[in-house]
Amino acid sequence: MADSTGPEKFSLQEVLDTFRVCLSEDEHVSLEHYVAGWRGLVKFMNSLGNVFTFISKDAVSKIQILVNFLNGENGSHYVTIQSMVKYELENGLVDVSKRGTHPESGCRTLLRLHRALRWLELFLERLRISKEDGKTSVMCADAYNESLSQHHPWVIRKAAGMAFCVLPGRPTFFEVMNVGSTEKVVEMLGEAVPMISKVYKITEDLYVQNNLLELP
Ligand SMILES: CCCCCCCCCCCCC/C=C/[C@@H](O)[C@H](COP(=O)(O)O)NC(=O)CCCCCCCCCCCCCCC
Repeated sequence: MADSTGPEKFSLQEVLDTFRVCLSEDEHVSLEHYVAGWRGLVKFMNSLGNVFTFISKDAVSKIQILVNFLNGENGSHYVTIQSMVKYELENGLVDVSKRGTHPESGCRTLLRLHRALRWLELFLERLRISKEDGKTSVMCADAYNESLSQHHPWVIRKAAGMAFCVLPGRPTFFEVMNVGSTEKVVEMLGEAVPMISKVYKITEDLYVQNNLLELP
């Protein structure tokens, strides 16, 4: 397992804070903070070992696509998820029904992370209510089968299933979160899950309204 005590140290608190500041009072989602939340999660995955590299690499490349938009000449349109959707749709920058000239739009890239956020929400809730002898591999697989797997082809589902089997147990998981005692972790998960759910729901509603849930 990679060292989780170096500068890349994960902290659940940090991820929680990032998702918290990502929401403005009027329920706009800041893309910069959304992406920062994902960066934190990737840190967590990287501290679990090399088996998870194929998953974190994909997340990192999607994060990078969004960061490039944010830092690009049209960055001012990418401040919030809402402004990104409006800008890309109004300017015909999204491949809506089949892949064409905009295979890596912000909308389709974010959709992939958004689907993964649903997995995270389901997984963290399972972790929160789990007992001491709960199996992270089962919680992870159940959450995956209930969400993200529906969007993945057989070969990815197979590879993901194999990765889940080597997930560390609940005690190691809790340790890597760097929160403190088990009670503290459970308490923080109790804060994190509703926060993540809220960001998920706002994004989901926006994608439903704009008919973007099936972007290729
Ligand atoms: C902690 C264990 C980590 C388990 C992660 C479960 C999710 C399994 C996802 C498997 C994805 C495999 C990689 C490839 C995916 C792509 O094919 C696929 C489609 O992309 P495309 O349309 O551009 O082709 N990509 C995706 O669906 C995006 C996947 C992003 C996965 C990010 C997973 C992040 C997990 C973060 C774990 C944090 C745990 C935190 C606990 C406190």
